[in-house]
Amino acid sequence: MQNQKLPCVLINSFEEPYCVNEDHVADLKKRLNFVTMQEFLENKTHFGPKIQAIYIWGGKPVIDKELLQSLPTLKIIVNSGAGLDHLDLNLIASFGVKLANTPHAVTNSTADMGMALLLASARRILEGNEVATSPDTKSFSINWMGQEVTGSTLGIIGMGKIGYKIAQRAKAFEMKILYHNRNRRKVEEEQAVGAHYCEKLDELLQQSDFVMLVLSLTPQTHKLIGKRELGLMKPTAILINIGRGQLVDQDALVEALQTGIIKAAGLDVTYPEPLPRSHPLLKLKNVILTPHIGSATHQSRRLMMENMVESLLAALSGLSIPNEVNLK
Ligand SMILES: O=C(O)[C@H](O)CO
Repeated sequence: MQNQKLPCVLINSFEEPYCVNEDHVADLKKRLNFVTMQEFLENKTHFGPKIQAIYIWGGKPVIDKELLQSLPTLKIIVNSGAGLDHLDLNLIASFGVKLANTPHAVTNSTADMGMALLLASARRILEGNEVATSPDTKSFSINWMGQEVTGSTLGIIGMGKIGYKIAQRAKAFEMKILYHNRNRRKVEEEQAVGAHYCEKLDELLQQSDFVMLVLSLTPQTHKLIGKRELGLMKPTAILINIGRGQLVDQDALVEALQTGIIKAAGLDVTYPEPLPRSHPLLKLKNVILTPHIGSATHQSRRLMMENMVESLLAALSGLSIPNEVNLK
């Protein structure tokens, strides 16, 4: 295929896909003709009518009306990751542009991350590391006590693909599993992991030793966990958030962690990201923070990119699009 016939794809910059490895990026460059946002902005009249696809990595480029208006031949936007809260779906639909994401590629890595934060918070791994590596060996203690995970109760809020994978992992830890979700799972699926459906969120919050947030951010789930909900949790409970920062009222969370309303939190997501360095969450010993790395494994990131390319090529060939998001 001649270079000029390769689909022209707008990408934010070449830095982001390099997180996989250079060979993979070189391979992608053979298959697609990438145009960076900077190249596009410098020569809009040249690239505008050529770009057929946009490749969103880490929420960028930002898709707004002005950008869509300047791309008359745009057919598809492919988004890395499962979450779509950074996109205006109605706007995209109004331009007749298709959208695809990568919900399957991130499932295992994000579920692993949830368990990693759960275990690290329960056993106070970061504080333990500080104690073990401190120049002052007087603080070394084999009585660095944490919470037992085995046999405890996990409340999963959001039982989609990732939530279910977490339940499978938690089963291996002999945890009692409660879940709250818009729709109840099939009885066979519940039985396979031993999960109990809580129609009422309050019931899950009151009974869980660990509460894990695995749901998408929508107007309905925005600040789902606020002061009242935190107050319902056990004082020994640990909150894990691998969904989106805005699922939690962060000021209420800070207060709950400072005053012992709940024991600890493990947060892969916050708002904003990154948090300002003066933010109170950064000063709390009972908080573990990671930089939104749920999907950050070599395997998941490679699969995400592969899935994006598959959806993109299918759309441009007029075929049925894998992982197409229903915009209706
Ligand atoms: O939406 C997702 O899947 C993640 O947050 C992006 O890596």
